[in-house]
Amino acid sequence: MASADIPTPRTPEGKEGLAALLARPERAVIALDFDGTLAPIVPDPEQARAHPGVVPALVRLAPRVAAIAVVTGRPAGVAVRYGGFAGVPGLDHLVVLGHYGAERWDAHTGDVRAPGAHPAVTAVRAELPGFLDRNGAWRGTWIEDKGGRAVAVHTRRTEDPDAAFEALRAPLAELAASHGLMVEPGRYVLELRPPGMDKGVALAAYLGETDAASVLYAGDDLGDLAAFAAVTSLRGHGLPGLLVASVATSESPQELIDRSDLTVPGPEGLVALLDALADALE
Ligand SMILES: O=P(O)(O)OC[C@H]1O[C@H](O[C@H]2O[C@H](CO)[C@@H](O)[C@H](O)[C@H]2O)[C@H](O)[C@@H](O)[C@@H]1O
Repeated sequence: MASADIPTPRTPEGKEGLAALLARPERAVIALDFDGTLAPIVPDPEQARAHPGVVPALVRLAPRVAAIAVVTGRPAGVAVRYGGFAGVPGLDHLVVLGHYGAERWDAHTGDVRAPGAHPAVTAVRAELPGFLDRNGAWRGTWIEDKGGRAVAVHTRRTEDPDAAFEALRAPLAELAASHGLMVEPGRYVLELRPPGMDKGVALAAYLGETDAASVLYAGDDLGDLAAFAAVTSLRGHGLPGLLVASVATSESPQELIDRSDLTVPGPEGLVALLDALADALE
C-alpha cells in the first residue's frame, strides 16, 4: 500500500503536538474514542464494529509508541468485543477505559475491572418503559442496557430522530436528577449515568500512569469534549497534544470540530491517519 502523508494540523498547538509525537514516539500516548471514531455509526448500536483497518493499524503503531488506549462510553467488555481487541498478537498492552473511565480492561490480563451495578441506574431502568410511554417517546425509541452502570435511550431509528431526541431531553433530565444521575447527550442518544467520571478525568489519570511526553486524542461526539478539555489543559502545563475530530456526517457537534486541531473523515480517515503515523514511525 502506498504511504499517505500525515495531514497538517490547522493550529500551532496541534502542530506542536504532532511534532512531539513524531520526535519521541516512545513517550507518546494514542487515545481513541470507539463509536464514530474507530467504528462507523450504524442504526443499531449492537451492530457497531471497528473499521476493519483499526486493529492492523494499532498493531503497527503499538511497538512504536508508549501506550494505546480506547476511551469509550460503552461498557469496556462490549468495546473489546465490538473492536476485536482481545487476544491480538502485538496488542498485549492495549487498555480500554469503558463507561467514560469507570471500567477498565487490560489486554495483558484480559480482565475487566468494573464497579458493580449502580442502584439508581437499576431503579431508573425499571421505570423507563412506562416513563417513555407517558412522555411522548416516538415509535422506534430504543433502550440500551449498559451493564447496570448506565442506561441509554436512542432515537436514531425513529421517523424523526431530531424531534424524538428533543422531545425526551427535558423529561429525561428531570428523571435523571430525581435519581441523582446525570444525562450524557450524544448522537441521537441520551444516556443516564452516575456523575463523577468523564473521559477527561479518565484520560488524565491514564496519562499520569504512562509518563507521557505527548498525547493524541481522537473523538467524534459531545462525550469527547471532556477529553479535549483535559488535553487542552495539559498543553497549558507543557504536555504537547494533538486533538483529532472524526467527522463523517453533518451530525458531528460543531464545538468538537472547532476545538480540534485536525479533522478526519470518520473511522476510515482515522485509520488512514493511524497508518500514516505508522508509516512515518517505521
Ligand atoms: O464513547 P463512544 O465510544 O463514542 O460511545 C458513545 C455511545 O455510542 C453508541 O451510540 C452511538 O453509536 C451507535 C452505533 O453506531 C449509534 O446507533 C448511536 O446513534 C450513537 O449515539 C452506544 O450505543 C452508546 O452506548 C455509547 O455511549
